[in-house]
Amino acid sequence: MGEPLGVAVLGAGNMGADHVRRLDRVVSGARVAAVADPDIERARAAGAGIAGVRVHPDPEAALDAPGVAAVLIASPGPAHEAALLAAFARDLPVLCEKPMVPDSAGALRIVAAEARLGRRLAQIGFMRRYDAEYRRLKALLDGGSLGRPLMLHCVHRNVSSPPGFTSAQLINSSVSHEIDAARWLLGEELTAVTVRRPVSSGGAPEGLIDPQFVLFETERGALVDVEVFVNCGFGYQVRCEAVCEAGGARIGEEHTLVVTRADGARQEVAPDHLVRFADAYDREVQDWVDAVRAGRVTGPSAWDGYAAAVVAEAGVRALEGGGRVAVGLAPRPDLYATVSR
Ligand SMILES: NC(=O)C1=CN([C@@H]2O[C@H](COP(=O)(O)OP(=O)(O)OC[C@H]3O[C@@H](n4cnc5c(N)ncnc54)[C@H](O)[C@@H]3O)[C@@H](O)[C@H]2O)C=CC1
Ligand SMILES: O=C1[C@@H](O)[C@H](O)[C@@H](O)[C@H](O)[C@H]1O
Repeated sequence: MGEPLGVAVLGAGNMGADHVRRLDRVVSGARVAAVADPDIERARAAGAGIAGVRVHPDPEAALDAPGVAAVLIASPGPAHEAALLAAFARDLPVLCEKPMVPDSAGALRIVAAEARLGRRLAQIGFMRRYDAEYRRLKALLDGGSLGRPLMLHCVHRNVSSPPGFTSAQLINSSVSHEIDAARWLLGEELTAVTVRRPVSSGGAPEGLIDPQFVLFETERGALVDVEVFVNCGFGYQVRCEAVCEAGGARIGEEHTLVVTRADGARQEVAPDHLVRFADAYDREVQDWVDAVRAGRVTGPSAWDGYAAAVVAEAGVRALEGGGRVAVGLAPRPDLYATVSR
């Protein structure tokens, strides 16, 4: 069995606190060694009751806390580059929440830094790859019985957006999941983006372009469309339908309790990502812990994080400028497969 993996969690907000709980109570083979958040009360609240945990306002101090052998980054995206480089400098394996680094130049610096090390240290938190439904869809498409995929139709709805959420974030935060899922499901890069804006919802904050309709093209000529609507008001819904040459497959219908009474049937809808993807986050973190303890780093790579940043940036330009924007990726270091499986 060996020693449990001592993890420093950076950022103790919604995701960070949930990952602390998961590492402490759900995942086997790990322990929370340190929690860092500039809002020290959040760090303390997340670490409360965990034996031996150190809490720090400064992320680098948490990396240097006794027993830290790996890092989970759950701070806001703009803080990720510094945290990843600090982890690399200490030779610590990292699970980094999406977006790896929000801007493509910063994301490329991470790819270059890891390539210089000559081995992977980073796994990126695209948790849909660990969702049971997405995995079934991926296995079906890879099996080939449906023929070549021609189109993916995707839906990504949130009940409401957090304060300050911008029109660009619909693409570089929300749709970043579809960008990664499409690359992974189809096994190819996305090459161009177009964004259309339907009339904005009265339920969206003033000035937010919500919903949006995003259309991606792929290397082999497939099309991926995404309806993203982050103030839909009625539930957290993520769907994907693959249309192939010899059939189709759809995931993301609500698979929850259906209560029937004399006046009709009522089906529950997930309120947010923490509920809808709870199993996926558990599997993601367990796989990461198991791999790191076995001396490996697997899952979505820094290249996947970089590709998502470039595609999202092209998407934001398409949103702002109106036209079709081509995606230009830098040369891929040998360390990485085109799209990690
Ligand atoms: N995989 C997924 O489905 C989801 C991923 N995320 C990602 O998780 C990350 C965190 O998001 P949330 O927890 O929703 O945000 P949040 O705003 O709830 O929490 C962020 C926390 O990080 C702290 N922080 C700020 N700067 C920091 C730094 N330099 N070092 C350490 N902590 C710092 C803040 O004080 C705050 O407590 C983001 O990258 C976000 O995109 C968020 C929601 C879902
Ligand atoms: O990653 C996430 C958030 O950051 C994003 O803002 C939401 O739209 C996504 O549904 C959620 O999974």
